[in-house]
Amino acid sequence: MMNSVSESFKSNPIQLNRIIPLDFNAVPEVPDSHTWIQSTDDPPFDPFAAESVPVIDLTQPDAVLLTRHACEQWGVFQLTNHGIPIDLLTELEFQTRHLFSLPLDQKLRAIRSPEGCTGYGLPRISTFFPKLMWSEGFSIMGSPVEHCSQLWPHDHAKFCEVMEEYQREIKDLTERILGLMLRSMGLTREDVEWLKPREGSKLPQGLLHLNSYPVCPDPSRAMGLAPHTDSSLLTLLYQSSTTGLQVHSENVGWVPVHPIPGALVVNIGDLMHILSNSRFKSPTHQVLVNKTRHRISIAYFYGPPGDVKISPSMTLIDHKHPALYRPVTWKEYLDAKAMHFNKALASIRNDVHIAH
Ligand SMILES: C=C1C[C@]23C[C@H]1CC[C@H]2[C@@]12CCC[C@@](C)(C(=O)O1)[C@H]2[C@@H]3C(=O)O
Ligand SMILES: O=C(O)CCC(=O)C(=O)O
Ligand SMILES: [Fe+2]
Repeated sequence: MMNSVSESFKSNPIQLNRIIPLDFNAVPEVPDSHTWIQSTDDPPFDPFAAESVPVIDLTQPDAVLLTRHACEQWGVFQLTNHGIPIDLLTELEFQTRHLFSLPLDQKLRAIRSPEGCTGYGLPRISTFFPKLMWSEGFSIMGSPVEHCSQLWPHDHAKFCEVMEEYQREIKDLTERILGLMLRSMGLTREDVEWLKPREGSKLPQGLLHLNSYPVCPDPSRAMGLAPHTDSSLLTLLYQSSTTGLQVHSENVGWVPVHPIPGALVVNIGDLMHILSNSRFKSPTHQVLVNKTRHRISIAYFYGPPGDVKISPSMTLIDHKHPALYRPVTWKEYLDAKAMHFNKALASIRNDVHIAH
């Protein structure tokens, strides 16, 4: 049986493997294919503005309240004291750098097929933009052994071991954070019984995605990862120590998410936006590149079991708060995203009249 992500990719194969990724190390300047015109719609960022993405210590007693606040105001927060050992994060970053530092022709041996989830390639959202991004990625769903033996026929054991151990740890943590978010919305365990993986189901509910943003000769003319929202319930991101991630806030414009050593970034995905009936908003975010440092990040996208329809929670709905979205499975939502990109949420919105 296939999982939701592979099912959606099968129905929406993208021919990104026809585009040969740029050999970033070999180009002295940003080629026309990768040149972006910076938008001037937003006010310039004010570094002295008081606004910044909230930081939540998972061991603090009022974590639930802080979570609700962060999810309503920002849709994103940084998490400290989360229990994932720093040594594992350091090893994860080391292995990720090792992979991306391979010569391009070697990485291309593990290229993602048009309908595949695992392997090397460009961001899937690249098809929605006229110019290419200054980044490359490697996705892993379940075991990476098959693709890694294409990369390193003999010595992939350590890489695979680290990726599998991190997936186990991050899955447990993500489920804890999910519980925290749902409780903070006032939902009980019974309200979300359906979210639990089916007994005996071995299908992964998460996808690990390694991002690499090589050093760029002219960052002002390039884009690391174009503005988007995540198609998950929630995403946990390890961004190591290089700046570049920004989230869009309605009042302030683009706000940088400053790296905090050992912290994880927790990001609301579109499915949580639906489940919360728009109380928690999935934030638009982007990544800028820089001239001197090679940025690495590792995202874990978590979604519901394949047969589960996500819809606005009954406990949040009444005549003043009608259900804003139609029920969708993860696959159906990924299909909508593949078709409508940043209009995907709007494409499943109910036409409702709000009572006063
Ligand atoms: C489970 C997911 C989440 C996906 C699609 C699918 C697998 C790959 C993920 C990413 C990873 C890179 C950014 C993004 C925007 C992209 O292009 O591919 C993500 C996208 C999404 O959040 O929509
Ligand atoms: O590299 C980052 O900080 C963000 C990556 C991201 O947004 C994604 O993979 O969806
Ligand atoms: Fe993202």
